Parts: sequence; structure tokens; C-alpha cells
Amino acid sequence: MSAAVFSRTVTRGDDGALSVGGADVRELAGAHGTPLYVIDEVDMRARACAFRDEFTAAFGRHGAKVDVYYASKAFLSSKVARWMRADDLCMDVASGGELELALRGGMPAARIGLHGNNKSDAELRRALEVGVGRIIVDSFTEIETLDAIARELGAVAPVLVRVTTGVHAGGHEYIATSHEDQKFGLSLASGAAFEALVACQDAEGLDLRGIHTHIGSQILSLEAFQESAERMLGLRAAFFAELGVDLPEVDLGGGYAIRYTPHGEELTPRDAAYGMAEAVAAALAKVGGTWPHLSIEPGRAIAGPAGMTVYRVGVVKHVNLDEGGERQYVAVDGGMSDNMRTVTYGAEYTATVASRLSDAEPALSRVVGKHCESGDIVVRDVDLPHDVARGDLLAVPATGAYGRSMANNYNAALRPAVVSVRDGEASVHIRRDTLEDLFSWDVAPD
Ligand SMILES: Cc1ncc(COP(=O)(O)O)c(C=O)c1O
Ligand SMILES: N[C@@H](CCCC[NH3+])C(=O)O
Repeated sequence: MSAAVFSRTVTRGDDGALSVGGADVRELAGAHGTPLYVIDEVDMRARACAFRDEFTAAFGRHGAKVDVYYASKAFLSSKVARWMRADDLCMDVASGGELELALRGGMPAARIGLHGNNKSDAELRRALEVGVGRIIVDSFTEIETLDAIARELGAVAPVLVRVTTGVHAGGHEYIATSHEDQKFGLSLASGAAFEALVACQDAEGLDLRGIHTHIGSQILSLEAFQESAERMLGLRAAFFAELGVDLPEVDLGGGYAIRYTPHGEELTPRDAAYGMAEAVAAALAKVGGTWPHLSIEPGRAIAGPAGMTVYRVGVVKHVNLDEGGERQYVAVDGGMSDNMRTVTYGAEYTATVASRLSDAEPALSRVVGKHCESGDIVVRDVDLPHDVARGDLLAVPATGAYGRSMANNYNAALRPAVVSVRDGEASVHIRRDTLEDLFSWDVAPD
């Protein structure tokens, strides 16, 4: 078993079966069906608390405050919102739907930040009506629109301006978000970010609280975060120099890398916290300014390692390779409908037989789904025992983030359930789609 990749309560029993949170995966699969996303509650909440505590301690040494906003796009259910509220985190939502789920779970609106590069009028209005703590404005159009809606409602919208710092970082082009040529934010280099700050400062319906940046996702390098912190504080210092306004808040986004495979690497909350606190201290020493109230937005690093997907093996094929040798194709009962990350970003995962021990020879294997695409791959390369067979359970670790939240109904697939486990008890967060769900979306002919 790839112990380093599975969540902290995962163990393998004498009969070879995995258990998580004190529950046997065979029983979980029997009770809830497969594919099944299983969240280790202890692990996920420990990760959330580690970000909270390490950042509080690292920035506290400088007398500064930090809030941790869990980036709910990684995985959201109202139960998760309840955990985050109980563990004193705040929450980042990226749509009206995520906002409603966060509120449903009891997350106080004042602890919610609303993101989005193209928020609708209805989303902005709703955010103001419920009183979200911050709206991260992403364009001049949004600044104008939000100002108008706020004034119409007799409200003042607390805003941060999303800044594109030009730092290129992230595990894949599609998840890098702070280089110039992409859709998010307002450019630091072109002066658009500065101009947006002035526009927010001048708008009667807006209360300019500060600046935000998110450089990308699955980032290992502290240097990228350090560079972005320095550029952000430089912008804040320039704004102070020109307008005499000391922006109180700076949000440095999420993006901390996790380990997906035994040879993968991660950026731990501790290394991230102390690295970033030192970076902010160094930047302030260089560009000047008071310590702002900081915030960060980890998503993947809280939810990802805490989750696994349990599949049932259906068909196993052995295929000859051009270069010699063979590959074992292990087809499971899900695929690109429950894990879009392999096909979208070429993401790497690992897998293990979860229902028994095997002393068969390892075989070069590829775990594939049941969809009508040859790119429907869950795990591109992994050693699995040569006797893996129909009926076995397979567990793929580190699928807690961007698994269920990016799941889809391709080939009219029924999206899997999500359960969390703790002390042997399972709790359903999201139930499996049913045929009735499919029929309810389909408008049948008269
Ligand atoms: C604005 C913003 N904040 C936070 C995140 C969370 O990123 P991650 O899950 O990599 O921590 C994202 C997604 O990349 C994002 O777009
Ligand atoms: N969905 C992406 C991360 C992008 C997050 C949102 N900015 C992933 O699975 O890696």
C-alpha cells in the first residue's frame, strides 16, 4: 500500500482489506455502492486545522493576523461547511451555488468570500443581501455593476481586487492563474490593477478592503509564492504612496501542492506558513508598509489527501505493447465521469487492490473507466497484481479535491455518492445519482 498517499486513518487488515476511519472499505462499498468517494473526516479536519494553526503561529510571530479560507470548489457539501465553521475557518465560494451550500451548512456569511471572473447580477445581489464578508472583484465591468447594485440596495460592498501578478506557477497550464494571458484578474504590469483599486476607492457603493491574488494550483515552489507576495506588497505600497490609503487586507490565494503518488511531493502547511510569513516580512522590509491582515485559500491541500475513490473492477485485459511486454488494462465501474483530472491535466494517481491481499507478481497496469473514450484513464501507470480480477475493489487515493466537484454525467453515468467516515461511522454527504435523477432532467416526449 502506498502509505504516504492514503489519508491518515487508512490501515490494511490481516486479510488485506483497507479500512478508513475505522470502517472496512468492503462494507462501505456494500452499503453505498461503487464507485464511492470516501472522506477521512479526521484527516480533512486535521489538515484544515494545520493550515489555521501553522499560519496563525508563523504570522503571529510578526504580530500579524491570518484567516484561512477553505476553497470550497475542491469539495463542498453542507456538512463540510459545518466542519469548516466549527474549526474556525472561513470559506471561498466561486459561484452562487457554492454560496448557497456554504450558507446551508451554517457558514456565517461574514466569513465567506465570493469569487468569479464573470459573476451574474443575481450572484452579486444575493451576496450583498446575505452580507458576505468580501467580494473579490475581477474586472472593471464587475466594479461598475457591483457598485450600482450596492447603491440600489443601500448597501456597501466590501471588496478585494483580484490582481494578476505575472508569476507563472502551477502544475499544468490550465491551473496556472496569474500569468498575463488568461482570463482571471487585473494585471499588475499593465497598470489595470492599480486603476481598479482607484475605481473601487472612488465608488460610493464599494468599501475597498484590499488586494487578492491566486497564482495557480498544485504549486511546490515557495519561490513562486514569495515572488507574488513581494509584487502584491509592492502594489499596496505604491497605492499608499500615491493615495495615502493603507489597504488593510491582502489575500495570497491557495495552490499548495499535495502528493498524488508515492514519488510525488507536497508543500506542507508548516513549510508554506513559515515560508510565506518570511516572504511577507522580507517584502515589507523592501517596499515598506504596515503588516496587513492576511488570508490564504487552500482547497486541494485540505480536501485532496483526505479522500479516496473506491471502484469495483469489471474487466481485465492484457495487451501487447509495441515496445515489447504487455500492459494490464483494469477497467473499473467509473472513470472520467468521477475523475476528470487525468484526462484534463494529465494528472498522476496511484491505485491498490483494496479488498484482499495478493501475492501475485506485479504487472504494469493502467486503470481505465467504462466511458466511450480511449482517453478515459484514471491511473495511467501503476503496478497491480497479475491476478486482479472482476469483483475486486480498487482504491485510488488523493481524490478528495476536484473529484466529486468536477464529476459529470457523461454517458448518462450516475455520479457516485460521497461518504465521510469517522470512528467506524459513515455519514453520507452527497447521495449517488439515481435513474430518477436522470429522468427528472430529461423532458420526456408527450
Ligand atoms: C481564487 C482561488 N483561490 C483558491 C483556489 C484553490 O486552489 P487549491 O485547491 O490549489 O488550493 C483556487 C483554485 O485554484 C482559486 O481559483
Ligand atoms: N480543478 C483543478 C484546479 C483548479 C482550481 C480552480 N482555480 C484541479 O483539479 O487541479
